Amino acid sequence: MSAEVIYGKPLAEELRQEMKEEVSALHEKKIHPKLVVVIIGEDPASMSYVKGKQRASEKVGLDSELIELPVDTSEQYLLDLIDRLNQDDEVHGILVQLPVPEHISDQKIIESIDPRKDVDGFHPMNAGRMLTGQDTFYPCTPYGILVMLKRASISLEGKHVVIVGRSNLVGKPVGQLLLNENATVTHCHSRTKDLRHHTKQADILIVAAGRPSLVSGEDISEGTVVIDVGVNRVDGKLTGDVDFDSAKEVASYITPVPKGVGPMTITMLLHNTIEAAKRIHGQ
Ligand SMILES: NC(=O)C1=CN([C@@H]2O[C@H](COP(=O)(O)OP(=O)(O)OC[C@H]3O[C@@H](n4cnc5c(N)ncnc54)[C@H](OP(=O)(O)O)[C@@H]3O)[C@@H](O)[C@H]2O)C=CC1
Ligand SMILES: Nc1nc(=O)c2c([nH]1)NC[C@@H]1CN(c3ccc(C(=O)N[C@@H](CCC(=O)O)C(=O)O)cc3)C=[N+]21
Repeated sequence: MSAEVIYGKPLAEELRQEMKEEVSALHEKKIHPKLVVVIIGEDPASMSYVKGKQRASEKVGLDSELIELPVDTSEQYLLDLIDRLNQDDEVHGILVQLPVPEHISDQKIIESIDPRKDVDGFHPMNAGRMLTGQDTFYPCTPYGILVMLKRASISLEGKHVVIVGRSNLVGKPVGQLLLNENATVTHCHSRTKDLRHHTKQADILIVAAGRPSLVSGEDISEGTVVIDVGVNRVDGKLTGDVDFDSAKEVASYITPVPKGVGPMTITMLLHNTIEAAKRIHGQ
């Protein structure tokens, strides 16, 4: 068997086209959704995602601003900046690119963002709302994965979803979101004993570990749906956490890297920014 490849790119394009129309309609009501991305330091990988976000924002007609700060920026300077962005009525979405340099507390930064502008969905208030099954901003990568699965008509109810990873950015929230869809969820992590035993049990396997080729065809059972979240640079080339060629032979569906989950992450960020603008303006 050879898996069907689920590309995020065309789905992302389709959703962005719909968003473009929505943004035009908001412009007519004098609402101009605006996203501000803050990046501290010059990590080349981060710069590439940030540029992708800027390009996509412009394409759907969102106002976007990139604030680039030097790596030695103080925590207080960043907190003051976020405070100004929180107060600024023209700003609807605030994203601080993670990770931040070691001398800055990421949790402090995340908690300083107005939850109504927290388009990453990382603020404890939004994370808590998701945990308790309430409507909120869902973190972009988990949300993108959910939309991809739904569009591919892959049902979640009663399915065993095995997730490799438990970060606050991806692993934990994707588990929570799919639990809310009535999946049975297992999380694996670096202390998990016999990872293969667990990955073999999966109906749907989501790998978000940041380890190139952590999972290959031998680690999965026939017919598994494989979602590869990893974005790793190996010898200058972008690769996921799954060995695509061997996994493709046993999986039923598989997402590639690049052009898989990544473009959907950016799309859901745009979606959350439009939602934030609508909510702030009572639409
Ligand atoms: N496509 C996209 O849109 C996005 C892609 N990414 C990519 O996804 C990957 C994960 O990101 P993120 O969650 O932020 O990364 P983190 O490093 O924060 O988390 C990695 C997780 O994987 C676990 N892990 C690491 N090594 C192993 C192993 N050998 N066996 C089992 N579990 C392991 C860790 O376990 P422990 O908790 O025990 O340390 C941890 O829970 C990265 O490649 C990142 O670049 C991230 C965001 C968006
Ligand atoms: N506050 C915050 N929010 C994030 O959502 C966040 C973050 N910090 N820090 C870093 C990770 C990583 N991330 C990616 C988003 C898109 C692609 C993406 O679009 N990748 C393209 C390729 C892009 C390229 O060529 O470099 C693809 O997979 O096809 C990748 C990775 C968001 N993150």
